[in-house]
Amino acid sequence: MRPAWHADPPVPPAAVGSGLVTAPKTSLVPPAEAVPPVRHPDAPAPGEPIGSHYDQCFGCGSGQPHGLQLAARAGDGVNVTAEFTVRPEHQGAPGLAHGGVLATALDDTLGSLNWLMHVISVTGRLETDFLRPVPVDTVLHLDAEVTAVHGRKIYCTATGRIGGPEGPVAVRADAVFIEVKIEHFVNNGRPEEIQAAMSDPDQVRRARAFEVNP
Ligand SMILES: CCCCCCCC/C=C\CCCCCCCC(=O)SCCNC(=O)CCNC(=O)[C@H](O)C(C)(C)COP(=O)(O)OP(=O)(O)OC[C@H]1O[C@@H](n2cnc3c(N)ncnc32)[C@H](O)[C@@H]1OP(=O)(O)O
Repeated sequence: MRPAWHADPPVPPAAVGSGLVTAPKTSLVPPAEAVPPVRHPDAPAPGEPIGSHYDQCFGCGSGQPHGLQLAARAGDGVNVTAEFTVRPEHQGAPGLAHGGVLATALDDTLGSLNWLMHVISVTGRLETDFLRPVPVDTVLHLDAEVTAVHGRKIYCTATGRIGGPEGPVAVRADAVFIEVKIEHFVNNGRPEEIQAAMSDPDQVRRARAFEVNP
């Protein structure tokens, strides 16, 4: 017998012109006019820890006990590496990492590429491939790099390997990040967290690192 959920009628595709169809998505493939990324002269030296952009960040903040506590390091190009150890609080299925958590690991590692170019950017599109299940206690070895830049669009890619830095790829992502100014956060964040961030000298110093972008 077919399971009950198969009895549901299929959802009809949204009709063009119904108002449900969104604008065309930006391709994840850079356009021909895109240029190679440039490593900022003040970027962290290869191998240097990058540190969190915000200690409450779910991806890399040390102040988030259930977060991923990602620790990224600069590569020698416009690239980074990071590790994430899957903990029980990150499960989706029994004993396995939740796919959204793995997407967060990829997203946050890509976000730390900001420090290599000294440009603030946020995720516009993130397309993930889940190739192997990732058990609890696994160390996910991440690497991410910027492949091209076109205007405010930053094209980048990330992989997460298991069993060691050269192990098989378990997850990967292609993404387009969009450059923004600090005002993006100041204008959109909840006032109490923004106020707290602006009165934290460490946070202000981290934000100021992006202000000079020759
Ligand atoms: C002292 C206090 C301050 C605190 C400071 C903290 C320090 C911060 C430091 C570092 C932060 C790093 C954080 C990393 C965390 C990990 C990464 C994340 O999870 S980020 C969160 C998830 N993402 C979002 O929440 C974005 C939400 N979306 C938006 O806000 C907007 O849609 C935004 C900014 C992405 C674009 O809006 P528009 O109005 O500025 O952009 P338009 O002018 O329409 O487009 C510009 C170009 O970008 C393309 N574009 C726009 N949106 C796109 C999209 N979603 N996907 C692909 N392309 C897109 C467009 O096609 C256009 O391209 P054409 O110039 O025409 O070629």
